[in-house]
This record gives sequence, C-alpha cells and structure tokens, in this order.
Amino acid sequence: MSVFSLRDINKSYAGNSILKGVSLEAEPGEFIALVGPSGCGKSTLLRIVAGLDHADRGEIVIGGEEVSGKAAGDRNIAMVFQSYALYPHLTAGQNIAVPLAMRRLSTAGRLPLIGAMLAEQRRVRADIQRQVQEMAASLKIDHLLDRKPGQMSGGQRQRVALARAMVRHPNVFLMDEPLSNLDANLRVHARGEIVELHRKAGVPTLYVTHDQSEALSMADRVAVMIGGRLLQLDSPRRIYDDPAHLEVAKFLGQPRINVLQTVVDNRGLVQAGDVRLAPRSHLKSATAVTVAFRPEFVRLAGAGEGGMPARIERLEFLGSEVVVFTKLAAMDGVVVAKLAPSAAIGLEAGQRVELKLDPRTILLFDEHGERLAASVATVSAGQEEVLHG
Ligand SMILES: Nc1ncnc2c1ncn2[C@@H]1O[C@H](COP(=O)(O)OP(=O)(O)OP(=O)(O)O)[C@@H](O)[C@H]1O
Repeated sequence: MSVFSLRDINKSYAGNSILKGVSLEAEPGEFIALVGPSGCGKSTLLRIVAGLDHADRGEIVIGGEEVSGKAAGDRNIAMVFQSYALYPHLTAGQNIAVPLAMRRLSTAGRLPLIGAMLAEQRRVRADIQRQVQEMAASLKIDHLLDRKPGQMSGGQRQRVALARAMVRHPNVFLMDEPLSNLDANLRVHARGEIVELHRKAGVPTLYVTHDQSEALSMADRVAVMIGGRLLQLDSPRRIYDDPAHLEVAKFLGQPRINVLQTVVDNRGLVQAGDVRLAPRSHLKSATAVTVAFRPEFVRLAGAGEGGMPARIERLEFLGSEVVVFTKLAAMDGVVVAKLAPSAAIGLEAGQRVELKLDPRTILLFDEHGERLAASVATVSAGQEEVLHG
C-alpha cells in the first residue's frame, strides 16, 4: 500500500457535486502542488484529507493505512494554513510545543502547576522542550521562542507555523497557501526554504497554491484540478509543455496560451497560421478542433518571410519582456506574443506585422478539450508529407 493516496474521492454540498472522483498516489517523500481556479475544490479536498470534513465516497490512505473513518487527531497529518492559525496568547515556543503536548502529556500533565509536580510528566515536558529547541534551531527561529505571534513579522509567524507542523513528524504535510501573506521577495525566499525543509523531512506533501510559479518551481508533480476533477498530475515540465487537456493548458502560463478555433480541412489536416498539422488519428473534414500555442513561441516574421498577418492592438513593457497583443487579419482571433525587449524595439499599436509560430510547440485539442496527437506536415507539389513525428 502506498504511503499517501486518495482514491475516487467524491463530495457534494446540498446536491452540488464539488469533488468528482479525485484520485492520486504520492511517491514516498513526494511534493505535490495542487492548483486550479478558485472554487474548483482544492480546500475541500485538503479538509477531507485532514479529517476536518468527510467525503461521501472514496478512500484515503495515510502512512499506509486507510483513515477515512478516523478523526482528524488520529491521522498524524500536519497542516499549515494561510493564516498560520497560531494561538495568539501563546509564545512561539509554546505554539510549537502544542501538538507534542497534546500527544504526549496527560490532561493533568498539561496543567502548569500540577504537571510540574508529576515526575514522569516533568521528564516528558523536558523532552518536548528539547524537540522544540532543535526544531527552532533548524528553522533559525530560536531567538523568537519567547515572542507571541503579535510581536513577530509575517515571515517569522510563517516559520513558527512550519516548525509546529514539522515537530510532530507527521505522515503527510498539508499546506494551504502558506506563503500567500508574505510580500513578493520573502515569498520567493520562503519557497526555497520550504522545499529544503521538505527534502530533509522526506514526508509526502500536498501543497495548495494559487500561484502557478510557486507550483511549477516547488513541486515534484503538479496536480491540476478544474471543476472538481483532477485533469492531470504530472511533472511541472510536462504539465506546461505537454498538457493533456485544453483547460490545463489554459490554466497554466502567463500570459495565457493562445487559442484559435478551427476545423479539419478536406485533406484531414489542420491549418495553424502557415503551419499544417496532421492529427495522428483520422478526423473527418469539418471536425471542430482547437489550436493552441504559448505566447513565448510566437515571433514577428522578418521582411519577406511571410506569416500570419496581424495588427498590433497594445503593448505591455514588463522589463525583461514585452507582451504584444495582436488581432489576426484572417481569423477572428487575438494572438499574444511574448518578446524579448530587443525584438520589440520600435513596435507600436496600430502597426501591421506578420506572426510566425514555432511548429513543434503547437498543440491540438478536440472539441471536448482532450489533447490530439499531431505531427507537423508540409505540402510539396500537391502531396502531403509528414516531416516531424
Ligand atoms: N461547507 C460548505 N457548504 C457548501 N458549499 C461549500 C462548502 N465548502 C465549500 N463549498 C463550495 O465548494 C466549492 C469548492 O470550494 P473550495 O473552498 O474547496 O474551493 P477552492 O478551490 O479551495 O477555492 P479557492 O481557491 O477560492 O480557495 C465552492 O463552490 C464552495 O462554495
């Protein structure tokens, strides 16, 4: 049995189906980022795994054990929330000690005066103190142990919350946007820290985020959930370069992937600008398909090179790149190109240009959004010749 897996998790609220058969299996020590548009069911899934809510159907395995019938406290998971959920009246040290005290001290042992009088409980307390110190040292927050949350910065609170989650050696980490309250610089720094801590702890982690660069940069695999369905679970590179579904392709990438609606021609080919694609499976003429290509794979054609005629609508200068919004002359489509600043010198709104696509990066999807395998084809003397596999 795997260390952490979900099988066919279903959940409805008041007759509305929110999770529709979500399954995933984590490799030991794997970091999985769960992304998807607002309302797709990410937090609901996390709450169900944590035992804070219950699935209508499905199986949850944590630490090699089916835990659906177990209470949250018996699942040995650690959760880090966006809000950090620290107790405001306790110091950082006391906050970190809470899960250990709950697990290891008796009710009497947790009382300050009585606990101090019980020899065995005193020994356990000292041991907890030692673990808190060690964890604080490894997260470099030992100097904060006597401060209350109100006396710490957002980044410091976030580390205390991480320390509290890690000190108990859980079977699974669940993180719900743990970095979203930090400013941009601190966020990038904290990403690296969390990945490093995760690597040391070697515990499977399910990490919910709205930030796709966080997901792509931190995770071993990214799970894309749309409308309560897990559409793809794959390495960051495959999720981005090789999306299985149009919704996955549209969700990831900034600016969004370009999408053009077209149909299969009477030779069974699909025209994408001056590129022709040959779908691997036979599609009848006039079948509706979607052609998609990322803005970074669109460039402006040189003089006499040919390409898709378009008109520049708007330019956005972003420092390291320039985003060019164009309207195609032929199809009723908008195409966005992401150019290096040097390639955008002198461009202005209203200008007519020709666009070239990188043929090997064009993706094809059927009318249900499922990916279609396709090769690039060229026409030579009236004959179709498939050039690239
Ligand atoms: N207790 C509840 N009762 C009824 N509906 C709920 C409940 N909890 C969540 N929902 C609904 O379930 C859907 C999924 O919510 P959820 O919070 O899981 O989404 P999410 O993907 O985490 O969204 P966000 O990214 O905005 O946090 C939403 O439509 C929400 O309104």
